Amino acid sequence: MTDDTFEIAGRKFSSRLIIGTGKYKDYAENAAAAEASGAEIVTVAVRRVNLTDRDKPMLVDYVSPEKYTYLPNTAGCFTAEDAIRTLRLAREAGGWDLVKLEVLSDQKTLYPDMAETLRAAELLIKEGFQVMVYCTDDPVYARKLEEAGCCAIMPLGAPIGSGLGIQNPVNIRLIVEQAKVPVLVDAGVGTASDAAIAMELGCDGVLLNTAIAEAKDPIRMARAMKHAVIAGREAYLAGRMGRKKYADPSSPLAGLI
Ligand SMILES: CC(=O)[C@@H](O)[C@H](O)COP(=O)(O)O
Repeated sequence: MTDDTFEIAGRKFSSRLIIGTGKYKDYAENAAAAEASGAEIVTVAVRRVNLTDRDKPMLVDYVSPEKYTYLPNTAGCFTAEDAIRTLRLAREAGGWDLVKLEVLSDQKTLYPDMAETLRAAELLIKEGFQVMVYCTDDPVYARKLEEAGCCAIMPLGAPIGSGLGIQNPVNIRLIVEQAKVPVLVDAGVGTASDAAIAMELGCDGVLLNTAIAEAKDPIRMARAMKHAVIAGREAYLAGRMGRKKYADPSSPLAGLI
């Protein structure tokens, strides 16, 4: 493969897969999955993962911040204020200013509250954060978030943890077409083909957690996701053949014996 790195907020990455750090049996399994996935970025729910209490097991001892770029996220935040407070804490704890913003609307759908997300993004950017933003697959809000200065747009494929795959490929394509910053499908990926589809739609990457953590063999699924993202990206760059209405023989019909 040719060099196909991509950049988020001026930082270069080779892997286009970002994985989560929740729902694993333990941190050791999480570390093995991260290794198998080839991911260079791991996202960390600041309100759920122990980042400061040395008397308890700590993620950083298994998934090293020296090796992986930590992307603190605001999972569990339902207001802009909650999200901002959480990310200020993350910056104090680890100096992290590249962050994933998610402001959720309700427990049942875990859908992003887009008005609140936009407000939080504007405030965080003013404070110097580089904001990768979890959002609905709405091209209008995606554009507003980019105009506000977000460094990556991350529309959901389906509700968080649902594993339903990409429900609205048309909207994802529209978001990709208009964006000048990286677009990553975030949430709802259930298996490798979902990740490949995201990449075939032209996304710059995929962020996922549950599909790996809740697979029967998480390490194997992590490996599958790595290959799926590479395959989808290669297929996108190669350019899909046109869809035809009727059969078209694979070998020429002219000159048959
Ligand atoms: C880990 C994280 O940031 C999740 O909130 C994210 O949206 C992933 O969702 P899935 O678990 O559906 O992959």
